[in-house]
Amino acid sequence: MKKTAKFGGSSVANANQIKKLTNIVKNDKDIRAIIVSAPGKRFKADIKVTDLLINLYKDYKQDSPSYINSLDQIILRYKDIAKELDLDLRIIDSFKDTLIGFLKNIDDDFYLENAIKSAGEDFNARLIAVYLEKVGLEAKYISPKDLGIRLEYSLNDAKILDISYDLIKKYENCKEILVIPGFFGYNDEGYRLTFSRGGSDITGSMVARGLSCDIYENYTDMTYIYSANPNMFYNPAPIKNISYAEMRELSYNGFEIFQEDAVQPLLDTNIEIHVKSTNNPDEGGTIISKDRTDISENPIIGISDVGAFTSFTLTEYMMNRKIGYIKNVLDIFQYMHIAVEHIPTSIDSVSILVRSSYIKDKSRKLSIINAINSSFDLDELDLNDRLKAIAIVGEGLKDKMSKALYIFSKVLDDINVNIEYIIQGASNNSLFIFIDKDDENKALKALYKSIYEEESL
Ligand SMILES: Nc1ncnc2c1ncn2[C@@H]1O[C@H](COP(=O)(O)OP(=O)(O)O)[C@@H](O)[C@H]1O
Ligand SMILES: N[C@@H](CC(=O)OP(=O)(O)O)C(=O)O
Repeated sequence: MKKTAKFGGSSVANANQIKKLTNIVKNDKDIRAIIVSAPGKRFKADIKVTDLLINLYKDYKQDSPSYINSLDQIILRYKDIAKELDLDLRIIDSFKDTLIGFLKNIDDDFYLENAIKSAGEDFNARLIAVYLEKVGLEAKYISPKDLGIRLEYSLNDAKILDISYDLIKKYENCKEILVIPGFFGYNDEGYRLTFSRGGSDITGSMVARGLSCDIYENYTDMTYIYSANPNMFYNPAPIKNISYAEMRELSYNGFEIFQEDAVQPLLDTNIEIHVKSTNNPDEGGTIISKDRTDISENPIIGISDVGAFTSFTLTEYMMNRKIGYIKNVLDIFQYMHIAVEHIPTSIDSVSILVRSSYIKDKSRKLSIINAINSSFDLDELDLNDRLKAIAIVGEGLKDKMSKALYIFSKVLDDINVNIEYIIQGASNNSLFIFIDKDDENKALKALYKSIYEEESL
């Protein structure tokens, strides 16, 4: 049995958490590689090191003298950890030199921002490797460059190059435990590129595949992935098994516990992902695998608050006769780099639903409206920025869609919540219900109750 284990920000936030990680690695000889995130929050109001690094980059670029404070804050986080682990503090001076070196020597803003953001995981991996060796484990830090995490930047994101897996494979029989920083890799020119937020989960999947592991353990601060966000629900039902497809859908739609792109490297493998708690490693755990076998008992796996949406509804009589109309509308959104999520249509109208977070700026909203008005001869353009979406996900929906639609509409009607849009996901394992933002809380609670307490489906 061979395992890769990834430890998220909460699992490496301070010296005490790193000691827990060390015990997990010490007690499990199957763990051949660990991926670590940057130190996360130690308490609710704390700031993740990745966010401190982003502040450092911004302050520096704005010529704000407070960049020195941002730099000191970051260095202090590592110094506190190193002191408590009784490590040689000279390593911390080298971290400061590295950050200053990046700021002074990388001229390209894009590459500078990526290098600065990546430093959180890189410093932590270096520290943790030193500590593991100090307590007698055969461990070594390895940089994503040496390991072979190769990426390219396209369509606003860092994409994995397949050559990475062959390069990582060279370490398959390495006798030391590899300590690898998550969240970044290198492009062909040798520059660092970071994944989107939460991206250390992706590094974990890449390494698990490259090393041909049987299991990818993903350590976090939760004993399970729950069927609803535990920050919004008291004691939600734990998920024991979930499929890759269900996980990806839920991650994209609000379950921030696992990055939505992190299943992609494993799609052609049989590697299981076990999500476990660093604080409670011997209990619970959620298994994410290609398929799950309990679909008939648990047709629905999770319910999530997706967040705010805005709809642009264009009405033009005889729209149905104009072939290519929707494509022309979508061109406007593509030109403005705004992802479109859903497109309900009727004979003379089309609604374009986008996440409100993509158009936070009033001016951006206005530009869309102006572009639409100048491109089409509309009878009406209606904007609704009061929408909230709820996602209900489960492979069992495929065979129970009629019943699900009947039950969920009734549940919402009983509490006087009107459905603005209801959309069946194209993959048939999801259902999206759009309602007014004032109704969101009561709708979520009522739907959760009908699924998990009354087991209506
Ligand atoms: N359905 C869910 N089940 C468990 N945790 C969830 C869920 N939805 C959101 N979360 C949140 O995800 C957090 C863990 O994700 P994250 O902060 O990325 O962890 P890590 O620090 O391990 O990277 C939890 O603390 C919890 O607040
Ligand atoms: N540190 C990065 C990457 C990451 O994966 O972090 P975490 O494992 O804490 O979600 C972030 O905050 O986005």
